[in-house]
Amino acid sequence: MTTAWTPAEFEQQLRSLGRYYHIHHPFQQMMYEGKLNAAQLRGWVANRFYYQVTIPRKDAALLFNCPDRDVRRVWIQRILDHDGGPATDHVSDGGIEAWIRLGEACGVPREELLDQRHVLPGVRFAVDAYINFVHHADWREGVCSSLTELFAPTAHRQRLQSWPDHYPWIDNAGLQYFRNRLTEAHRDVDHGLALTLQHFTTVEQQQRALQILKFKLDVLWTMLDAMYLAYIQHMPPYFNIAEVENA
Ligand SMILES: O=C(O)c1cc(C(=O)O)c2c(n1)C(=O)C(=O)c1cc(C(=O)O)[nH]c1-2
Repeated sequence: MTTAWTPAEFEQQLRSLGRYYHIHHPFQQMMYEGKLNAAQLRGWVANRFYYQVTIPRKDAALLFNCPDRDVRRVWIQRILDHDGGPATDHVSDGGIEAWIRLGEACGVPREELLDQRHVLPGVRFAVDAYINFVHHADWREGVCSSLTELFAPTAHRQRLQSWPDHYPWIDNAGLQYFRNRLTEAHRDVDHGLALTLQHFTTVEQQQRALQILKFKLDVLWTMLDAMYLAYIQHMPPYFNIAEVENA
């Protein structure tokens, strides 16, 4: 490639990376096909909680790095979406609380989500790689790394369609997180995509943007690899090491 893509071509290139999105991971495919048992589904919900609580901290890191007030005043909404607004305002409790309700509907007690006892090391490392990337990157690269959200509504829609059939023991009210994200993600992605198309205009910048989006796809895929090994293959870390009393 010797000349830069037009914004429309560049957007097409970014969208084409959706072929690597985590909806294609065997763990999520099993989820949509109703092939997970309750313990496996609970494992996913408890591990994904670490992603959920990290997202607003990641967005705070992006705000810290961003000198552009016009960008910050839009981006800050993402933090409110996940954390909820001030308790005195009559606003939403936020996505983290909605995810806790999802966990409870699936049978994971609130305190087990909050104390992160089920979070696998591989999931933690992958999510931490994301927040560390955004913390240290130029804010425009941070914006670009959020663009997996281009593909997220498909994931939420698939869950809303398939879970009530396959997992009828989960209270439908618990799926509110996915419903909320359908609108929130569209709004976020319009903003993130517009900024990316505006700021990544040279050949080198556009190639870099694709690398960043691929890195983020790697984060999401790697989280599920860790869950697949632990919950499908029954090989969580140290599974073959004998417990030694009082070691
Ligand atoms: O359930 C999913 O498949 C999924 C994926 C992603 C994503 O693609 O990063 C996000 C979300 N959900 C999500 O709910 C969410 O709030 C979110 C924020 C971000 C981000 O990178 O800032 N990604 C995602």
